[in-house]
Amino acid sequence: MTEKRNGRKIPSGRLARLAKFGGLASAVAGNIVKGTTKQILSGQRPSLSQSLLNTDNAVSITKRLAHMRGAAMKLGQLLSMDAGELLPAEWEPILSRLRQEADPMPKAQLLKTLEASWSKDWHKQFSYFSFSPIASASIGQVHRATLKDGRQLAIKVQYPGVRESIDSDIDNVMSLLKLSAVLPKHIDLSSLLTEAKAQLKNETNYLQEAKFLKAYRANLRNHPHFIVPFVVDELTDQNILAMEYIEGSAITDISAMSTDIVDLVCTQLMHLTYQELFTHKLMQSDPNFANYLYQSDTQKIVLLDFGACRQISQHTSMHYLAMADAMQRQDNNDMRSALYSLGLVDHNMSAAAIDTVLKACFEASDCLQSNTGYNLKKQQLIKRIQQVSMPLIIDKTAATSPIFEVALVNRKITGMILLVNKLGATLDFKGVLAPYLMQSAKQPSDET
Ligand SMILES: Nc1ncnc2c1ncn2[C@@H]1O[C@H](COP(=O)(O)OP(=O)(O)OP(=O)(O)O)[C@@H](O)[C@H]1O
Repeated sequence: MTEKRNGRKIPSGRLARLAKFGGLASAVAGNIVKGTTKQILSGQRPSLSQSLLNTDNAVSITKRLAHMRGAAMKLGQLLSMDAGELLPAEWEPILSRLRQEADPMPKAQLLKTLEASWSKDWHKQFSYFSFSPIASASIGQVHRATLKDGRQLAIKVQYPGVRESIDSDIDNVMSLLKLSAVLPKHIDLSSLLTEAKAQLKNETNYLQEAKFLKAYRANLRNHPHFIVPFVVDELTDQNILAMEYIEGSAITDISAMSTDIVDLVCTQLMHLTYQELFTHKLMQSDPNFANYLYQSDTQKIVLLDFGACRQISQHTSMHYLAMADAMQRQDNNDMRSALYSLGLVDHNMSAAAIDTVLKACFEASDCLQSNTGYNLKKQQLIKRIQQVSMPLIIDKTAATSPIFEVALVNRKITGMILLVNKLGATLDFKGVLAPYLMQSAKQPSDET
């Protein structure tokens, strides 16, 4: 029943975590000095933000975040999801490691956590429990187990100290980002950070995740394409989530399968994103590719990780639908008013910046024009949108202080689009959206 595994003790005390951050900051600073010295020696003007993004820094940031885990690593993952397309190619293997893996906790720390949540003789209920985790993610690690009644389980065990350190971890990472001068000075991130902290605290309450998991499973009951694990309530608490173990391979592996499979899986995932936003108004807002598995025998998609689930307001849902409708019709005026309603443009932005955002949306709307299917990769749509958006990078007025819910929805949609692009699927974007537009045309608006 036991397996040997070397883990590194997670720094759970405030001081221990602070010391780690101190170490990270000085390692980064050291690499910046190294990088800028190199630039000066080669006659270039050193750029602090470019230096922060050099490969040495990428390595040290990733290694240390993997050891820190918790909120710090979550932020690292966000950075890798959102900025992955924009960062230098040398970062990709490092960022993908950050998306995948953290150091596991040592067995003694694991046993202490299991005993605290269950009982000293917890093992009596199991015919098998693997002490070697199948995954070590940012907030917890996942173990395989079999109950004496035969149910195969995945047991997610939270790293000790993660919940308590969220505030200070986020503050520390933000200081690091401010130090790098990557963030525009006029942007007020305080309300976003308060919400991010609240969201992460929610994510560290596995009872909350279990509630979302059950609601999501109920929404997709008897779905022909998706499977969501069941929860074992009596083994679940704030720190441990016991659920059905479901086999599957990494969703990105389907790129080696037939184009029919790739197209079908991507179409279903796009449908699901619209269903979450427009029908269920319950969105799993973390589109980390590791949260999707594929079962080639049943041809079903396994959905995992409901910690980042969020109820979507009627206001946000309705204005995203208006945005999608305007993009489909390529109506600039309607796109502009939907962007204002979602807070994605505001009156502090220059007319040129707003114009650029509109041009980028118009470019993106290309995928909603075809009646026969559209291939993002072949049409190089993401590159084209990035090119059109270039002026926003230097326009100091361009960034708005984001609304947290909208930022999460954007992150989900962007993640799905990046997955569809990565897999090279051809997808009928227009046809997938059509039923949601039709449904809204029939219903009177009931904004709350
Ligand atoms: N029910 C399950 N069945 C099979 N494998 C699972 C299950 N739950 C989790 N896993 C495995 O464990 C990994 C991590 O799980 P999960 O994403 O839920 O953890 P997390 O701590 O919330 O991760 P993240 O860092 O993405 O927030 C998954 O990518 C998957 O490989």
